[in-house]
Amino acid sequence: KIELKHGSHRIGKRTDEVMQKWRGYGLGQFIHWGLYAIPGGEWNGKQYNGAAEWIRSWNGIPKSTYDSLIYKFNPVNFNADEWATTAKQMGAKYVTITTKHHDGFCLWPSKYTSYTVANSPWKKDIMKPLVDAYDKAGIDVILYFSVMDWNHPGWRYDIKTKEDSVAFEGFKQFTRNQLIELLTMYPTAKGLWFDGTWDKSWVKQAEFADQLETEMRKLRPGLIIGSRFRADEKGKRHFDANNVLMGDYEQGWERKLPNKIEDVHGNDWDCVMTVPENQWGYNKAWKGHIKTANELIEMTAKSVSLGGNFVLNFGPQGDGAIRKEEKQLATQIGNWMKINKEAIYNCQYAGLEKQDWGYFTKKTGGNKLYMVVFNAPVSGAYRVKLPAKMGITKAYALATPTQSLSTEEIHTNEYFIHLKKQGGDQPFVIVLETKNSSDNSGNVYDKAKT
Ligand SMILES: COc1ccc([C@@H]2N[C@@H](C)[C@@H](O)[C@H]2O)cc1
Repeated sequence: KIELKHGSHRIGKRTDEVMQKWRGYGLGQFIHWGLYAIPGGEWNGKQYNGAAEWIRSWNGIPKSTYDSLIYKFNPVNFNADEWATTAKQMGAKYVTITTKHHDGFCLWPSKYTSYTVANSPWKKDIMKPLVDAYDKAGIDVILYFSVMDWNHPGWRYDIKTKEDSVAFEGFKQFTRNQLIELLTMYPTAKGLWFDGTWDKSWVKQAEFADQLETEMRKLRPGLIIGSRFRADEKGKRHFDANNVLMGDYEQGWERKLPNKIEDVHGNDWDCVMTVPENQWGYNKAWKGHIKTANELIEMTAKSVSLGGNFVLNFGPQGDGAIRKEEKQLATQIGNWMKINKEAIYNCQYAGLEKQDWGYFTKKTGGNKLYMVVFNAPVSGAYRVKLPAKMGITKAYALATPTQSLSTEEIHTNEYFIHLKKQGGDQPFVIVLETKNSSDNSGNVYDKAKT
């Protein structure tokens, strides 16, 4: 074990109520919105091939020209309640909103820089109406914050000279000031989702970042901070030099999903996902494969089946409206969640052998198992292996709860649930109510002697 002052300060999952609620969210919404939504991945008729929110890094636009987009920020179709309603209809239980992305433009009227909405034609705070609208919709708010800030003169990718370290000291205070400011102005926010923390300059600030995390947690007890915020004094990120998770949940699942329970190392985690391959901010030309509702529902079920949350990204347009393709996805996913949300909310890893038909989830603190089916077997027989002494008392599909399904014991602790071929192209859920039987009825299934 390596002696660490600024490594992880906790082993294992948080057990407090705020984190237990976070663990049960299942489905969330990510919002990427800022000046980058105005060009939308295109400049002077030329398309930027990278992620739209990174267009400032493209040599196709002079940096100063990008930075003067602040004078074009006037989202006449921005309506916070519409965004919150879209999330509500989708069935999202939390939202992560960009307060400041890498370009440094602040969606709140920060006192510590002039590069904010206050100095745009819009003038007004964007974060306050958003936080209020999501709070009103019963959707918890997490604030996304990029430490890397291309607009701030004190930002450095690494600290090489005396001048660098003087400049970066000022940047560190600026960062602290903005974070305390955000937690003070938006006290209902449940957590912070940090990004832009991989460069050497920040990785070298183990002590400062550790102290800042402690200060934020003291200011806002229960605050949820992920593994991406800070590095330990050995420069280790996400997992410290003793391989213990930093922060309250793992934040490494960006545009990718774990495949088996061993991949998540017994930690809480969330997966953040784009609809196209790799566009977070609004991009006019959605190129390549655009994920369908069924694909995104499967990712949600897979996430919950492995003990995590699935956070789907929306990139509103420069005028503040949400694009129709995203609205359609929110409606389609929402229609599925209306019928099947019981298998997603407050559910966890079931601890059962995965079967080909789909994913198991288990109600936290209950005796219900859910089979979220994506691949219906041609036989109509759904294999289920349960732990010893656990029996099935009832089986039914969530879409047709009054029709109980026939259950056949085929082997020790192994069953077939029989369900006639379903019509339609929708994933569906089978509920198994279980109870632990103490009887050890004679075992009729002897193993062959080999
Ligand atoms: C250098 O690779 C990346 C990839 C994505 C990001 C940002 N994280 C996502 C959550 C988006 O904010 C994306 O811009 C930053 C650097």
